[in-house]
Amino acid sequence: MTESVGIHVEGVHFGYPARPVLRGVDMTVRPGELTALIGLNGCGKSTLLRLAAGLLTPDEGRVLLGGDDVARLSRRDTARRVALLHQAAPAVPGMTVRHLVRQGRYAARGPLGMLREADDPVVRRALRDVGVEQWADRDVDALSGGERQRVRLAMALAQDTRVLLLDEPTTYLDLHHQLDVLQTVVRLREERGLTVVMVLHDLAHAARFAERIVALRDGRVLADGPPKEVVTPGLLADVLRVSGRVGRDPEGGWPVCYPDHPLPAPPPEDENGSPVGAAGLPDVPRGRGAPERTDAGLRHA
Ligand SMILES: Nc1ncnc2c1ncn2[C@@H]1O[C@H](COP(=O)(O)OP(=O)(O)OP(=O)(O)O)[C@@H](O)[C@H]1O
Repeated sequence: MTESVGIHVEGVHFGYPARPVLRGVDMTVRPGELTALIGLNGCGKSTLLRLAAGLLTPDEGRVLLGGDDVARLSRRDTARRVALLHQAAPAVPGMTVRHLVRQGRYAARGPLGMLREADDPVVRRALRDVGVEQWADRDVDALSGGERQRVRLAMALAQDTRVLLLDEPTTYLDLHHQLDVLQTVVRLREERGLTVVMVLHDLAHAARFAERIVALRDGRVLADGPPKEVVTPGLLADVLRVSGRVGRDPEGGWPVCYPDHPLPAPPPEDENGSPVGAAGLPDVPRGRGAPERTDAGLRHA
């Protein structure tokens, strides 16, 4: 097995024009670790993955892949180290599944842009990994949303990188295939020592499958640690803005959430993350299922 590669995000600030998004993010993903990134819509999760994949450059701070600053790597070098499954991709008219998955080999192309013969087994393996080899000759356009999502995962795997960044890999998938894809990712991590960061909206999946959860709120890391430590009623309230209870799976021991109600938005924050015009976090409804204040808002080691 090739050596696993870690990711270090150090003091990263990033904004799109007129829109600050990440405001001092530090995150370390150890080699071979499976981390879930959670947070509300728009808090900066995809942006963080794009920075880690070298598609964006931090305004401040840096992202290291296996010790190398991503901003200094060439496109091809980056593509050999890290694969990103984008949240959504445009349809590709007239392209077969095999052809699309072969696109994942672009960083391995020879001088004339041709794929080397040695790439074919990698493409076949990627198709097999996610169980889509039977569709190899079908048009991608003619697949359902869930089928296409699995094909796109195969394309990311065809890049054959040590680091895999998955932006909502279970989107469009039925429950069977959600579990299938997540278990495939866990298996590949174990077998190939892949380092995986995946954005998940389903906290139940994050709590069960990830070794670590990093929770973002408004472009900052609010909690970072193993699911058993991080997933609390306070996390549900402070990060996902829902009240709810947290129990334990009787067999597996991982946290199980029982979300209850959406909570009102907290007051806006200033540059330093302090509430503007109000003292402290929003009032939370009391009663059955009401969250208790815990230290989930604090960063875990
Ligand atoms: N290309 C862009 N140009 C300008 N603003 C952008 C761009 N991409 C994203 N944003 C904004 O940056 C913020 C963070 O977006 P990002 O996609 O990282 O959020 P996210 O946490 O992944 O959200 P979601 O859960 O909805 O996918 C959002 O407010 C979004 O509107």
